Amino acid sequence: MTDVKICGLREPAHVALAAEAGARYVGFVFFPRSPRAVTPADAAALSLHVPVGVAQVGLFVDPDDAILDEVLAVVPLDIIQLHGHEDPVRVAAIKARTGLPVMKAVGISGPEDLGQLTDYSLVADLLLVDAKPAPGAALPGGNGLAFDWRLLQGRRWLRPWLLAGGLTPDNVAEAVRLTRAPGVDVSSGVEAAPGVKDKDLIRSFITAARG
Ligand SMILES: O=C(O)c1ccccc1NCC(=O)[C@H](O)[C@H](O)COP(=O)(O)O
Repeated sequence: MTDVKICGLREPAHVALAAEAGARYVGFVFFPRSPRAVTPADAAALSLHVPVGVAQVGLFVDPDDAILDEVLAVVPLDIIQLHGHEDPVRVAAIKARTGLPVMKAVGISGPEDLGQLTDYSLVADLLLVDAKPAPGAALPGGNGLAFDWRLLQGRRWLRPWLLAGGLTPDNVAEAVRLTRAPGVDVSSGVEAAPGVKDKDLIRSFITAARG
């Protein structure tokens, strides 16, 4: 069954619903410019609603050690997601410093981007295969932008991976069928407006993704 990550959660009720509906991962965004951003204190409160067995993922963009330490002091994260320009050396350093598994996001727009997945698979524990943001995009992720999923057909990596970028309740089953992704990640595709999650969309996304 496909693993599902619901990213950018900000409401306790949405965290609880995602877990009940079968999400394996819930994501909290620690990137102040995002409409989905939470503070460490917000995330600490949200984490109380995450049942055992559901992994708590902290999303960071080029974090320095201070922000990692600040968050980890109060939020019991299970996985660090890196969504910036962290190179493999920095990924390895963050993994060593935090002692947590790292999920590295790699932006894809064409076949020339696929090599990075191999590079990062040598240091990251999980890969997030996402759409590359359009030039000048306000955010490095969470833009609701899809890429050509056929680029991934027949590809295999050393690490478990999740497909992301522009997934919705309507297209996720087809995306999984085409790519054979073992996991999927969504944010804007389950929102009524940027940063505002929708319960019905969360539920129908998880149902559609898990088949
Ligand atoms: O969601 C954000 O605001 C965000 C900000 C900065 C970096 C990454 C961000 N989001 C990434 C994700 O939520 C997901 O991992 C993934 O890219 C799916 O996004 P979407 O296309 O909106 O479903």
